[in-house]
Order: sequence, then C-alpha cells, then structure tokens
Amino acid sequence: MFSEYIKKNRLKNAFRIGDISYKRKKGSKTFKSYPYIVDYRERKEAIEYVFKLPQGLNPEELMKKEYVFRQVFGQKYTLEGDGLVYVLRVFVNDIDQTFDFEWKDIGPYLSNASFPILAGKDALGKVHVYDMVTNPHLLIAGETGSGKSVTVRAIITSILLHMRTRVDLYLGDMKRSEFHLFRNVEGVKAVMTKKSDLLKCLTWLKGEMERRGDLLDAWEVEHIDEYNKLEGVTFEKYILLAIDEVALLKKEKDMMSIVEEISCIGRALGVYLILSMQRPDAKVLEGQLKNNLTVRYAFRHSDKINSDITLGRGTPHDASTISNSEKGRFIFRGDTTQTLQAPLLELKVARKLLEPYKKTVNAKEVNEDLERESREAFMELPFLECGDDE
Ligand SMILES: Nc1ncnc2c1ncn2[C@@H]1O[C@H](COP(=O)(O)OP(=O)(O)OP(=O)(O)O)[C@@H](O)[C@H]1O
Repeated sequence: MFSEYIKKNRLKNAFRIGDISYKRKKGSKTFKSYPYIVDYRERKEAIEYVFKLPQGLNPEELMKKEYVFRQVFGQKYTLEGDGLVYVLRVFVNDIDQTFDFEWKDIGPYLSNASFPILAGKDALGKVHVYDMVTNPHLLIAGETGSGKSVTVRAIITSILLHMRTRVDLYLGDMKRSEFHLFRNVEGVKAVMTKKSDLLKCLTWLKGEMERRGDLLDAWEVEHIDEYNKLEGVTFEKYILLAIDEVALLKKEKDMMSIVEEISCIGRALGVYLILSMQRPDAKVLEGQLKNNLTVRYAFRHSDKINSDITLGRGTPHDASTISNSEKGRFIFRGDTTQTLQAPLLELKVARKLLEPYKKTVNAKEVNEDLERESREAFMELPFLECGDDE
C-alpha cells in the first residue's frame, strides 16, 4: 500500500514539475487543477497509471510536456490516450536485446492488415505490425551499424513471404549493399543500383500513377482497394518502391521530385515508399516529402538535432539516447510513438526463406543480360525484369 502511494506520487510529481495543469484565476489568486489519477495497476511487466485531464486543459499541453515523463520514468514508458483519458505504462524490464525473425511466429501477425509492415517488439514482448494502406510511406534513419539494413531486409522478406502475388517491388540500392538478395524473387520487379535505372523506374512510376489515377476517376472510386473490389476489373497490385541511402540522390532534382510526387499522391493509388538514410538529411527531406513520410523509424542518431529531423521537432523522444550497443533498437513514430526492437534476420536465413520463390538464372543468362545492358538495348525494355549492374 505504501509502495502504491509512493508510485502514485511519482506521477503526481511529474504533473507538478511539468506544471501540467489547468489554471483558473479567482480574484488575485490562481488555482491549478492537475490531472486526476483514476486507476493504478501493478502488473508483472509494467505499472499502469490511468489518468484524466482536468476540464479545460488542452491535451496539446500534455504532449508538449511529455519530456517530464521521460525525465521521471526514463525511456521505458508508453503514453496513449484520447484527449481526455490517458494510460501511462512504465515497464519493469527493458526491451529484449534480440528479437529473432522466426517466420512461423511472425507470419500470423501479418494477417490483420491489407499491406502489413513488420515493425518490432515492445517491452511487453508484443509484436507490432502496421498497415501501409492507412500509414503510407516509411522513413528509416540511423547511424551506420545501427540496424537499418537488417530491418529493411526483414520488412521486404516478410512482404515477399506474405503477399508476393499482390505486390510489385522496385528496389533502389544506391549503396550496392543489400538488395541483390531479392533479385529474381517472385514479386520483385527490379533491383536497381544505377541512378540511370532508377530514373527510368521513377519515370515509369509517374506514368503508372497517372494511369491508376485515370482508372479511379473513370470508375468513380477513391482508393485502389475499392477499385479491386469492383466486378470484372483486372486486379491492380500494390507497388512498393524502396530506396536505400536516398540521400545519395540529393542533387537529382528530377528524381527527387517524382519521389515527392509519389509521397503526395501514391497513397490512394497503392504506390508506397520506404526510404532509408544514414543521416537524416534536412535537404533531402525538405518540402512535402518529410510530412508525407507518415511513419518513421529512428535508429541510433548522433544527437538530438538529428533525431528531431527524423522524428519531428517538439517530440520528447530522442534517438541519440539509444546506445551504440543497442543494435536494432529504434523509436517508432506512427499512430503512437514508442521504442521497439527490430527483428534480427541474418542474411543466410533470409536467403533460405526466399529460396523457394527465386527463379533460377544460369550464368549464360546473366552474361547475356550484362551484354544487353552494355549495348543499352535494355533502355528500350518496358520495365525491368533484371536491372542489376554487377
Ligand atoms: N534487429 C537487430 N537485432 C540485433 N542485432 C542487430 C539488429 N539489426 C542489426 N544488428 C546488428 O548490427 C549490425 C549492423 O546492422 P546493419 O547492417 O543493419 O546496420 P546499418 O544501420 O544498415 O549500417 P549501414 O548504414 O552502415 O549500412 C548487424 O550486422 C547485426 O550484427
């Protein structure tokens, strides 16, 4: 009982320190009403506080002062609410350092979304998956070695295992590091390592978005999912364009303007983006693009300024507090903001999982492709079955 009193007082203190209160003046006196703790539960994994804002207190005030919870309770908390009643969960343990990508365990989590994107595991061990249809366009940023490539590998592998017949993937590998793994896998339309190929892809996507836009207009529907439900129409797949190290395209105005266009109008057309970068480059993310990347994964950042570029200014969350040894740890910003552990999918495990869906190509075909490319006959292809430049 005494311990409950102390723990409740910690939250009351947080309200006082942050001056989270509604102020009323009566004569020369000011009266403050603080949020009211309506429930308190101690569970095995977390302490839960349920509190209610006093009438008149703008919920934005609470969000502005969220840093106080961080100062009082540390990193291990989540805060969710509806503008009146909030639940603050303070976890007893930290998040597990590893979350192995076991397809048999992960697969079932993907079935509740139209276009599920695997995020990570929270401190309660709950696996988080969100729907790209409702939260389109993802930005993944973090320092070198923080876990971005492994995360993108896990996301793309899970998409291919779960829905390869319903999505076309176009992968831009500007660092030539990772995406070769996906070449020739069913569902993957192109793996591009050259800017010229990526430009062709983007130009094609621009036209494809126009075509899809006309289609929606003609059938008077608002979303590609609605169109696909109409009788007698040809099924239109989702399209996902993933670009690794998009900051390398900073000077390519033509390309970046199409990327921005996808971020603006792709949602209804079923055309989505996953962009990753080491340093969150304010120049690359300027204009509409950043606002349209509705989900952000912030792995370890060098400082709060960079973390704010990724997560948005004014957030109390700070990806520079993730330590160097916490590989795969990131701050997820979507409908909620919380710290998660990304799945660890080793390259050889991914290869094995994708093997059954990989077309076999022999050396002769590869050489023919390369030769064809050097003659630039490849320029005329409608769009890209091979597209690699090694
Ligand atoms: N989710 C994870 N869980 C545990 N360890 C991880 C996780 N993700 C990455 N690691 C470890 O961190 C190493 C670096 O990860 P990764 O290559 O994904 O970093 P990166 O951010 O893509 O770096 P770069 O920007 O230099 O490519 C991996 O080789 C792996 O050992």
